[in-house]
Amino acid sequence: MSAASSTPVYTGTRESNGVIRALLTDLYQITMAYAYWKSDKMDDKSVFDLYFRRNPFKGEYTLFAGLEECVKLLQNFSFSESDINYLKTVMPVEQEFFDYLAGLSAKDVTLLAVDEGTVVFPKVPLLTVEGPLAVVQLLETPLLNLINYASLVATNAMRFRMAAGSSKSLLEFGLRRAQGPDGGLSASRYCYMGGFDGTSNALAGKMFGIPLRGTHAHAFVTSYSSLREIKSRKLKRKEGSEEVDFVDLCLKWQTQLASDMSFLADQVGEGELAAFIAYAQAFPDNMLALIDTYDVLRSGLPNFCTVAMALHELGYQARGIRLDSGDLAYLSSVVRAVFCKLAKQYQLAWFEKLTIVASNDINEDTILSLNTQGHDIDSFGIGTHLVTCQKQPALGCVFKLVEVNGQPTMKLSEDVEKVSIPGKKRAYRLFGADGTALVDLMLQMEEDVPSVGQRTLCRHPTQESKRAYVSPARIDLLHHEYWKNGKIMKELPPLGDLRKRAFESMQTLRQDHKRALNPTPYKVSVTSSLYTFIHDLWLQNAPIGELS
Ligand SMILES: Nc1ncnc2c1ncn2[C@@H]1O[C@H](COP(=O)(O)OP(=O)(O)OP(=O)(O)O)[C@@H](O)[C@H]1O
Ligand SMILES: O=P(O)(O)OC[C@H]1O[C@H](OP(=O)(O)OP(=O)(O)O)[C@H](O)[C@@H]1O
Ligand SMILES: O=C(O)c1cccnc1
Ligand SMILES: [Mg+2]
Repeated sequence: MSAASSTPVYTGTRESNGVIRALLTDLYQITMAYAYWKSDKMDDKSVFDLYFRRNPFKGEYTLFAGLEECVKLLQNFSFSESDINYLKTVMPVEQEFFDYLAGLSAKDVTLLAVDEGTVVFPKVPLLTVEGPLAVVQLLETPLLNLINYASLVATNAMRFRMAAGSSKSLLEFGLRRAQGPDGGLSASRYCYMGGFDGTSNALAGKMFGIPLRGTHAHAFVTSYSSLREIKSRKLKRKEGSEEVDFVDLCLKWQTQLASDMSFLADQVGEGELAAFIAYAQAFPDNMLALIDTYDVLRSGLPNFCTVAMALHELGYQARGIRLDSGDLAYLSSVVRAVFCKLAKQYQLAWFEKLTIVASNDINEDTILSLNTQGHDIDSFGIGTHLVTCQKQPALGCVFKLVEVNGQPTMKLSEDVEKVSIPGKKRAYRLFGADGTALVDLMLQMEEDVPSVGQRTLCRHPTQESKRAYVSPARIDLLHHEYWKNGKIMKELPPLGDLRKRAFESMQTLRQDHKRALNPTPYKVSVTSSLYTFIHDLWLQNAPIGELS
């Protein structure tokens, strides 16, 4: 492609988004903080779990993303003087409360989290946040904001990767369609984590070290209408210093290929040919042309082959083409057939392997459908459906109080799926002998940790009849301390490492959990003791009705 790729050692500036700070919260968190303060409850020892209830996109897995930004939020958590001055204008309360707010930090908060880039499942906390009630309450909104979209779009990207397979290149082209500047930046970052190979977003490339990729737009083609607009007709041979009339060379090849490829030289767009020539002069070693501006088969493809052959005569190899409309399966196959024919005829093996990029409103289903039809696309450029997560626009993570001053708390609901799992918990992932994940198991803090080879009863958290014995071959603790006593406790790996982790984590998942249509649910369970505890507390808290 035309843009040079970034060097492998560059991992980005890792800047945080300047908008992430304590005041990026809902008003009700601040009013609750005031009420906690007023009733001297603000320092009650609280434990909150952040989790989601259902996997997105009718799937059975989610990729956990956004943790690094959560840790940085804790690191920088404070209200500035100007934040406080603003709050005074919206909350006419005692000066002492504002003194209290001004002194807040996250130094007494402990954050336990699943490692970023891990595959996660409903109900298992992604984060467990412990600390003074008012402070952790204030954190609810920004933490949810940082996890929800990041995990949603990373999961979306992984689904596109699953659909496309590992051999295809996936490029994120979504900045222009994203939900504002931050939506665009987050999309680029987390789509890379979820398995995309590059982004067109230059700022994301710089900040996060994502390989930058790109072709050119229709505007470049339509800006030319004739060969006369080419200012300099010259192009230097790759080796040596001889300059040749590149336009004449292209016209020579046009005559030759018109007979080889059976096209009419007077039917190809002259402006399009001029644009391809100009682009080849700018990027003789990296020429990738958008060929659908007028007519792919009668004009774009002949013009590209003309310029590619002329480049070859000067010692250069073109890169390929992009299709941005029409039947992408059919057109890619016809284009590939022409490349193969010319490769054979002119003994140019590389011509057969020219890159075919496809774009235009591509979604997961389009890729799956293209796979069943058969196609010759090497690379997909995807914007709208990827970054806006059109299939499901929000993940729906929630943040629930599960313990206060050592007492478990529970949010009841008519809907059994919405009942929160009370108390501070530990969670493990249990693996089978072949390395696949079998079940996630939550247990109470005082329970014995399950061990390898030990037969453990895993129960569905709410459905009594659903249970299974598991004798795990491997056990992974899911949560790790990331923040405690005002310090980062665990390394926050660079984005490239999180991307690798996401691949590896997906590999531990059974194929039937990953399939696009009607996948099998992964089992999330609790120990017998936690099951009994949940149900006893539930009964204690649910009011008994009276019939009359
Ligand atoms: N072989 C195919 N199978 C399934 N979907 C396809 C196939 N080829 C293209 N598509 C999808 O069909 C849709 C075609 O959209 P649409 O008809 O609006 O575009 P177009 O007419 O080809 O191009 P333009 O953007 O110039 O209007 C796109 O979403 C594209 O990704
Ligand atoms: O289709 P998406 O998945 O969102 O991918 C990005 C699109 O952005 C560009 O189009 P452009 O903005 O030039 O407009 P277009 O839709 O008319 O092609 C590009 O040609 C793709 O079609
Ligand atoms: O580089 C491209 O081809 C590109 C970039 C953004 C949007 N559409 C296409
Ligand atoms: Mg389009």
